Amino acid sequence: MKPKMQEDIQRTRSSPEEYELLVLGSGTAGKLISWTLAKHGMKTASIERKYVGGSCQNIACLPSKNVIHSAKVASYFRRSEEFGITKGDWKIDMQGVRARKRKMVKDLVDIQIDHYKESGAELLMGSGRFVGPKTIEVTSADGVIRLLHGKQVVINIGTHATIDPTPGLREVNPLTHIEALELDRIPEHLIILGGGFVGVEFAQAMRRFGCRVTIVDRNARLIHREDEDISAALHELFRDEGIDVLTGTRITRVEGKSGESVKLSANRNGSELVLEGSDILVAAGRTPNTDGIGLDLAGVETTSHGYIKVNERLETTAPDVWAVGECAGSPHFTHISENDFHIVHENILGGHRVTTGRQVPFCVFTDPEFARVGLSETEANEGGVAYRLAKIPLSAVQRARTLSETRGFMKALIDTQSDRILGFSVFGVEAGEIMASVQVAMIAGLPYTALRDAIFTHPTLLEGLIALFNNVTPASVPASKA
Ligand SMILES: Cc1cc2nc3c(=O)[nH]c(=O)nc-3n(C[C@H](O)[C@H](O)[C@H](O)COP(=O)(O)OP(=O)(O)OC[C@H]3O[C@@H](n4cnc5c(N)ncnc54)[C@H](O)[C@@H]3O)c2cc1C
Ligand SMILES: NC(=O)c1ccc[n+]([C@@H]2O[C@H](COP(=O)([O-])OP(=O)(O)OC[C@H]3O[C@@H](n4cnc5c(N)ncnc54)[C@H](O)[C@@H]3O)[C@@H](O)[C@H]2O)c1
Repeated sequence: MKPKMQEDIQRTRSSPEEYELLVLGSGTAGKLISWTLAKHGMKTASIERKYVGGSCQNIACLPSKNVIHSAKVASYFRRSEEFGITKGDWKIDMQGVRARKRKMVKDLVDIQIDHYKESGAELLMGSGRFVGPKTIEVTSADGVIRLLHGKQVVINIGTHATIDPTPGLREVNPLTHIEALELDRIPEHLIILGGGFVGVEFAQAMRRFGCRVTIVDRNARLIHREDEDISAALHELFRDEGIDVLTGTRITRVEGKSGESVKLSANRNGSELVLEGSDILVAAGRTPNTDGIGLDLAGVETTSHGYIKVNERLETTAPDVWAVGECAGSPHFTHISENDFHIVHENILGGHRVTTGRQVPFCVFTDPEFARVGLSETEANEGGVAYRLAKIPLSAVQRARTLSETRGFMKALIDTQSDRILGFSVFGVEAGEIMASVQVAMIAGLPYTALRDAIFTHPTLLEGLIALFNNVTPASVPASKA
């Protein structure tokens, strides 16, 4: 290191720049806190090492949904005769797919930068690490170092794709979602390690672009935390689309080079097998970005899995230091990170808002989608919660027939003592939007009968809710599931 630079470090170490609010990481919660409290008059610095505005816009939700939509268009082309449209030659141009995604990301990042400018929050591009209580050293890409101290500090540093210590896995240079979203070619045979949310969304999109796809998961079924009927429907969908699924499979060794050829040795239900492909994508869970950033020097404790320990107010173990989003172990969704923002924002200003008991709705963007709010059957059974179950196939919804999208079902769990909706799941076209309507009823505390007796426009997918809730056994009749 040059003597001048060393001198600068010494100088800045002895006198950090003072801020009222320091935000490490510009994810969903972090950027919203920065913009809002800067507008409120607090002197704010937001530190971001690479992705202005966080993962969602740059490398996760939005770019993946953009690419998934291109894949949906490809599937419409493939099915065009079914809709009475004869097509000539067509082909998929992955460079075009990527260009559309890149443009969207660039536009979104520009909007984030404008928000920083308008709010008065200072955006510092650099990697941050704690060097003492509420004190962060920021190193920019060109080596410039600044030392900052905040009266309040918010940590929003997210997670990264887990690459477990399976022999050879890291050495084959596997794709993660980040590189997969940048592909300008169609892999010949993509092996996806992990059949969770990331794995299933990518599997279908890549298959629809024309790639051979094999999903390998150590569990007995895809998205194994969800109800068995949901997993079964997904397995059927993937079988119909020609995606190979190897469940109950543990990889023991990986050889080769992703992008050229890879060879996986595995154990499936006690038998050895070898799997060969051209590329491997790791979609096997997340690891918090908490390693090596001096959290111990700041008095911020972590859990055994590396997540920052927080209470229900999202306070860490260090006074005036908060943690939000995935790094704090909050459910891994953008809308939850946004809710963490509301909680910390209010608490910093002296309020008392908590994470306890909040709804965690979500939607998996396969085609058709799978969405859920409230309890699944699995959760209700595990928690000993008695419920009445209503379930109908999507084919019972006339709108789905007009779209030729009759695959799937919806189901609701109703309390046995009251008419309260405990949970709602839907695997079907526009599942995310249908689920949100039931969620609104749940927020309002409406009984299921309010939806059963509603007048919904014909022909819409929401009409299905009338049919669904007409299937609920009245509370007076002994419920089979109670
Ligand atoms: C492929 C994929 C698809 C997804 N799709 C969806 C979806 O459809 N819907 C949904 O709700 N959720 C989805 N998610 C999850 C969602 O992306 C996250 O939950 C969401 O972005 C919230 O993240 P966050 O606020 O915790 O942190 P992030 O948005 O990850 O922000 C953390 C930021 O901190 C920065 N950072 C980290 N360490 C440092 C450091 N030391 N110094 C400076 N900066 C640092 C990082 O660069 C990053 O920008 C998806 C995730 C993946 C991987
Ligand atoms: N639409 C959405 O909202 C959306 C989309 C993508 C991701 N996400 C969020 O990101 C999170 C992370 O997603 P993810 O898919 O990486 O994790 P995940 O936890 O959902 O799934 C990972 C899967 O990989 C399997 N696995 C792990 N290690 C393995 C190994 N060595 N061999 C075989 N299988 C292995 C696990 O058993 C699990 O089934 C999700 O939980 C979700 O909260 C949300």
